[in-house]
Amino acid sequence: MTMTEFEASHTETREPILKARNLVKTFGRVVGLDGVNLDLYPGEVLAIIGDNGAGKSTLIKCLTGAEVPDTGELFVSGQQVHFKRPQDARVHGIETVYQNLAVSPALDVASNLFLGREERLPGPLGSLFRILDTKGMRRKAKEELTRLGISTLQDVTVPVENLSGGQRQAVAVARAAAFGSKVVVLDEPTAALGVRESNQVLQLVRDLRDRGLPVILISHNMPHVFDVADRIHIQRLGKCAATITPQSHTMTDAVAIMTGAAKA
Ligand SMILES: Nc1ncnc2c1ncn2[C@@H]1O[C@H](COP(=O)(O)OP(=O)(O)OP(=O)(O)O)[C@@H](O)[C@H]1O
Repeated sequence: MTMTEFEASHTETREPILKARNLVKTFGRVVGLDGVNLDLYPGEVLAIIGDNGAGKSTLIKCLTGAEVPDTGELFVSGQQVHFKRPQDARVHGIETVYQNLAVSPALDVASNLFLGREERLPGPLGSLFRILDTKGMRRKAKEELTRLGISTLQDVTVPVENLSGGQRQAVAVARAAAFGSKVVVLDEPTAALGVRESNQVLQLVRDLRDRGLPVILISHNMPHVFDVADRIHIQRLGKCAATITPQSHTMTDAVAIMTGAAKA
């Protein structure tokens, strides 16, 4: 057995956390996804790249319950799942941060982390009067940030509108990564950020990966992709044209595959 064959068989024996087979999604006559396979393994950053209209958004929407594929199969830790809405994916620990951040600027960091899963005080104060356990949530928010290695958010009582763009992105990522998530999907997390802030977010992605949380990252920014990705899924015309690594291919190779000028 050659090394490559060994690596291939070794890869196949690992169980992907998230596995998609033959996903097809059409919009009337437009084919968004044309039989796409994807595997996400524990502790890896998988980037998805491709030209405009190549199917990147449609692919992550199908993986995260925002769209329902026409045909194809999805598996989480080997178990087949059928996501009808984002909540179904969330139940399986798949959290998504979309480009237009779902953070509430007027609320503080802790409240943002607990958005949609607020905790109330124990006893009648909570059950009868619906009073929030602000202190408890702040304590748990700090614990989660420490666990995730997010050091850019020191004070969880600061309103998000007072934070920098990179810190806001960190709040959104923390929210997606906190509380037992299994997979974090990030759609263009550095698109609106400057160099320093982008680097902070890329470091955050690495930290999540190093803590065992796999990340799917959609990005148009090749240097960012090559900086942080373990593997790169290249979408072209609704199909996966190739899955490469920063070691196996250069950025120029990746762009050539993306545009159809070269094959993998
Ligand atoms: N809701 C929709 N209705 C009709 N067509 C759609 C819809 N969503 C996506 N499409 C089409 O499906 C194809 C794939 O689109 P998708 O948004 O997934 O591409 P993308 O790679 O994310 O592009 P971009 O980088 O421009 O965001 C495109 O031809 C697009 O026009």
